[in-house]
Amino acid sequence: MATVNLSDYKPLQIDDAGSFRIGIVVSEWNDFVTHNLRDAALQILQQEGVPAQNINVFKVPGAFELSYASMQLCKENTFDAVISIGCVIRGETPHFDFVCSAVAQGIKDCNILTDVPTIFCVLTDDTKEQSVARSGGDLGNKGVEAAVTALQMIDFKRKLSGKSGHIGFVS
Ligand SMILES: Nc1c(NC[C@H](O)[C@H](O)[C@H](O)CO)[nH]c(=O)[nH]c1=O
Ligand SMILES: CC(=O)[C@@H](O)COP(=O)(O)O
Repeated sequence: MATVNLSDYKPLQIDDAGSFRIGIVVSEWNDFVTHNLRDAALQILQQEGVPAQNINVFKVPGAFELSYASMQLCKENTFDAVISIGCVIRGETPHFDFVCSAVAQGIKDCNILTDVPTIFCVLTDDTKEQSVARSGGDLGNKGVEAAVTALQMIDFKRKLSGKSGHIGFVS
C-alpha cells in the first residue's frame, strides 16, 4: 500500500487565532503514542497563532475517561474548542470494542449536547505498529489533523455568529 501522510495540510492563515482558547484532554494509556499526538497538536496550534497561554492541557487515565473530562470542559464553556486525545489498542477480549464505542459516543455527545466543538483524536488500532505509524510515523500524525480541525471548527462557529474573518477553507 502506498505510504500516505495524512497530516499534509496548507497553513490556514487565521486572522483571529490569537484570541482562540483551546482545551486538550490527553489520556495516559499508551502515552508513547498520546504524547506524540499531543505535541503535534500543540505545535500546529501555536504555528497557526494560538498563544501558548491560551491552550490548557489536562490528563486522564484512559480513553474511557476522555468522555467525562471533555464534557466537563465543554459544560464550563471557557474554551472555543476541545481536543480529546487517546490511543486504544486491541487486546484479547471485546474490551477494545466497548472502550472505543464509549469514547466515540461520549465525544459525539459533547458536540451534540454542548456548544463547544470537540475533536475526536482517538486512535483505535489493532496493533501498536498502526498507532506508531499514525502518531508521527509513515502515516503522519493525527494530532496535526486534530489541531487543524479544531481551528476550522472554531472558524465555522464564528462565521455562524458573524464574528470571524475568513480562513479560506469554506466559502
Ligand atoms: N486498553 C486501553 C484502555 N483501557 C482503559 C480504559 O480506557 C479505562 O481507563 C478503564 O476501563 C477504566 O475506566 N484505555 C486506553 O486509552 N487504551 C487502551 O488500549
Ligand atoms: C483496549 C483494552 O482495554 C485492551 O488493552 C484490554 O486488553 P484485553 O482485551 O487483552 O484485556
